[in-house]
Amino acid sequence: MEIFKYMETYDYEQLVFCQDKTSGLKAIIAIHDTTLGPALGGTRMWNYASEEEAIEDALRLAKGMTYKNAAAGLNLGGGKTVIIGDPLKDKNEEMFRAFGRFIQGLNGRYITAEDVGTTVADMDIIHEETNYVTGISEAFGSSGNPSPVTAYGVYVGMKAAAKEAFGSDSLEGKTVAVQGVGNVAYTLCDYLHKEGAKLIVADINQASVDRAVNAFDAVQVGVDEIYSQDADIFAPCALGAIINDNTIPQLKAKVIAGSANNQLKDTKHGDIIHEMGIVYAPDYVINSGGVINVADELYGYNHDRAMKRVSGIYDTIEKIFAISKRDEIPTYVAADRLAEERIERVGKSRSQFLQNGKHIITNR
Ligand SMILES: NC(=O)C1=CN([C@@H]2O[C@H](COP(=O)(O)OP(=O)(O)OC[C@H]3O[C@@H](n4cnc5c(N)ncnc54)[C@H](O)[C@@H]3O)[C@@H](O)[C@H]2O)C=CC1
Ligand SMILES: CC(C)CC(=O)C(=O)O
Repeated sequence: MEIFKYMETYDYEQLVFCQDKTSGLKAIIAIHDTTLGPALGGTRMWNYASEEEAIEDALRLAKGMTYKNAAAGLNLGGGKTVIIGDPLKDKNEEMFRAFGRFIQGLNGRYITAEDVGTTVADMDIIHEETNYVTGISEAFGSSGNPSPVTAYGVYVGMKAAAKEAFGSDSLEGKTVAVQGVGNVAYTLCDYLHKEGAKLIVADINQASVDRAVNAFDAVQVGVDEIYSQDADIFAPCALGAIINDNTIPQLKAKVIAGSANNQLKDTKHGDIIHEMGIVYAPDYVINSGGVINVADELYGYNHDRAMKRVSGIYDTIEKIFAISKRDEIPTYVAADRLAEERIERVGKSRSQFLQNGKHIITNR
């Protein structure tokens, strides 16, 4: 991969490689765009097959955060970190402290939170070294684990998508095929079960499947069988790139609405599902509940205020469907337009020079 060429093509600002020998930390912080404000995005810990794969993931996820934060109406830019390592084996306290110091070194250009493979406890350790971390323990006046709030956002977004596809936002009696029943999807299943939806679940981790089967009468299927289920809604809640050449022909669901980031392997896959008449709730819009929640910490965290804002995902998804129909474009393009237009508007309005006291040269 030609890194600078890639960064130039997609207009990335900064890529930071962090290494600490004592703890084994190998982290990549990607900052995509800070037009709207400091870059906020979680830290993913994953056993990447290669350094190149890790860099690509950091870059893709960071750009996704720029769009997510912009579409959610947050005054935040987009960034993300990946830590290379197995979250079950390679974590230690020194690693997250070292990482916290690297974040502190960015002086507020990047603020972190949880993502796949990291927890509130990890964020608490980072907090020992920097204040530029959200999603720490509620005891600190923070918002805690963002996953349940992400799940609520996916739930309301799914209802908006159901209204578009079936004429009603009720999920009662609808069958939802859920891929991955981890932190977000477990709470999502709870909302769906309470509303009377039928659940089909698949996960590479049998304990996660068992938990959902026992709690919600979910039906278990194999990980490769989840796409072809006779379901009304497909909810991808594991990892990215799962809407691709292999999976699209298997899909029977009329709606795709789930929490996973970067669901489309390529933009062409968004075009194909649009042509097939599948209602796709764009990933970074429907899964923005977590970041909306942690971002509220910047104002002194208030749970009710954050949840009210997360409920707005329903309206944002409806707005995207309306733009998609009006301009005859796939929903993923409509979402991108919403985000890009906001970044452009705000970027223009911030382009005038403003004296802030730091520009006066003294004591030379
Ligand atoms: N936690 C949050 O607040 C947010 C999460 N997301 C995204 O939502 C997705 C899920 O996040 P979490 O629930 O936090 O992660 P998690 O790690 O708790 O859950 C993911 C689940 O997917 C399973 N899985 C992995 N590969 C699979 C496969 N091939 N087939 C079936 N299951 C598989 C894992 O075993 C795990 O149970 C991720 O893509 C994450 O980036 C997005 C926004 C916020
Ligand atoms: C706080 C996190 C949930 C933000 C993030 O990284 C994401 O939305 O993917």
